[in-house]
Amino acid sequence: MNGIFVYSEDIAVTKQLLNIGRSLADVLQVNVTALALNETETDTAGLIACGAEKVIALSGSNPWVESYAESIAECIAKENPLLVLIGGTMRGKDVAARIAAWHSHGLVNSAMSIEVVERKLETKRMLYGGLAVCKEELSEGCIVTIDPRTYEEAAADPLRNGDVVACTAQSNDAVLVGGVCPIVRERADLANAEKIICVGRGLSSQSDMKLVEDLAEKIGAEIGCSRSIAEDYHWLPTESYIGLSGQKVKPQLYLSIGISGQVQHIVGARDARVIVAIDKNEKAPIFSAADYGIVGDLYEIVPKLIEKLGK
Ligand SMILES: Cc1cc2nc3c(=O)[nH]c(=O)nc-3n(C[C@H](O)[C@H](O)[C@H](O)COP(=O)(O)OP(=O)(O)OC[C@H]3O[C@@H](n4cnc5c(N)ncnc54)[C@H](O)[C@@H]3O)c2cc1C
Repeated sequence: MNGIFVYSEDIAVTKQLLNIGRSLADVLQVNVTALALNETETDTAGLIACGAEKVIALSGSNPWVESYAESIAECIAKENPLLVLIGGTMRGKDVAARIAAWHSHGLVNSAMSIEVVERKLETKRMLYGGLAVCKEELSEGCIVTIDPRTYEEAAADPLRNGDVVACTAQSNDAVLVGGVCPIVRERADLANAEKIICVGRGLSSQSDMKLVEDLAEKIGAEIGCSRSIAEDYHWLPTESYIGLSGQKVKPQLYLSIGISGQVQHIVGARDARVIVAIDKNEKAPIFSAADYGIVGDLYEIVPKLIEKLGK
C-alpha cells in the first residue's frame, strides 16, 4: 500500500482535502497523490504547492465528471493507496460510490474528522441526524468523502516540488448530457456566507420578515431559515433552509431568531464560528449550541439591536 490519494471535481475542495491528507501523510510518512480532472497547468501546480508529491492530470472531452469514475478508479488501482479522500459534493459522492463498488473497498461518507490512532486510520461521522457520532477504523484502501469546508484549504508553498503526470481519460458515454440548466438562485449562496441571520417559527407572520431584513442589512448578513419557514410557510425559498436536509453552513456569525434548535436544524449550523441565539424560551435547545444567548421576545430584542446598530 502506498500513500494517500485525493480527488474532487472542485479544485478548491481538492486543496481542502490536501490539508488533512498532507497532515495524515506526514504522520504515516507516506506520499500524497492528487488527481485533477480537466484542470489548467496553474491549477495542477497549485496542488503541488498545497502538499501533493504527485498530480495526475486527467483530461477528456466529456464535461460530465461522473462519466470518468472508471478512469479515476483505474488511477487509484495503479497507485494502490492506503486511503482515498474524495470531496463530499453530490457529484463527488456519486463518483466515490462507484469507485468503492468497483474496488470492493469500504466507503465512509461525510466524515467530520479523520486521524491516525496507533497507526490505524479512524474517522468520525454523524449518525441519526446528528444524535450520535460513529467512530470507524478504516481498512486499507478505504474511500472517505469529506464535505466541502470541513477543512480549510492547505497553505500553498510555491517552493514545494512534485511531479505532474498527464493522462487521457476514457469517459463512459453510456449517459450523454443533452444540456445543463443552472438553477437561478433567488438569494445569495448561504454555503459561502460570512454572516447569516436565520429565522424560525418564532416569527408570527411573513410581513415581520421586514424586521429581519432590516437587521441583516445593518450587519451585512444573508438570511436563512428553519425548514418550517421554507417548506411549510413558503416565506423563503427552499434553498434558504439550513439543517440535515437543507444547507450546511459555516459562517463566522450565525444569529438565530425564534428557532428552537432541534438537532435536525443545528446539524447544518454547528460549524459556525460564533452562534448567537434569540429565543423567548430559556429551555430551547438552541441555547445549548449557542456561544451567546438572549432570552426574550424577538419583537422587543430585534428592534433594539437595529436601533443600537443604527447609531
Ligand atoms: C428527517 C427530518 C429532517 C429535518 N431536517 C430539517 C432541516 O434540515 N432543517 C430544519 O430547520 N429543520 C429540519 N427538520 C425539522 C426540525 O425537526 C424542526 O421541526 C424545525 O427545525 C423547527 O423549526 P423552528 O425552530 O423554526 O420551529 P419551532 O421548533 O416551532 O421553534 C420556534 C421557536 O421560536 C420561539 N419563539 C416563539 N415566539 C417567539 C418570540 N416572539 N420571540 C422569540 N422566540 C420566540 C419558541 O420558543 C421556539 O423555540 C427536520 C425534521 C425531520 C424529522
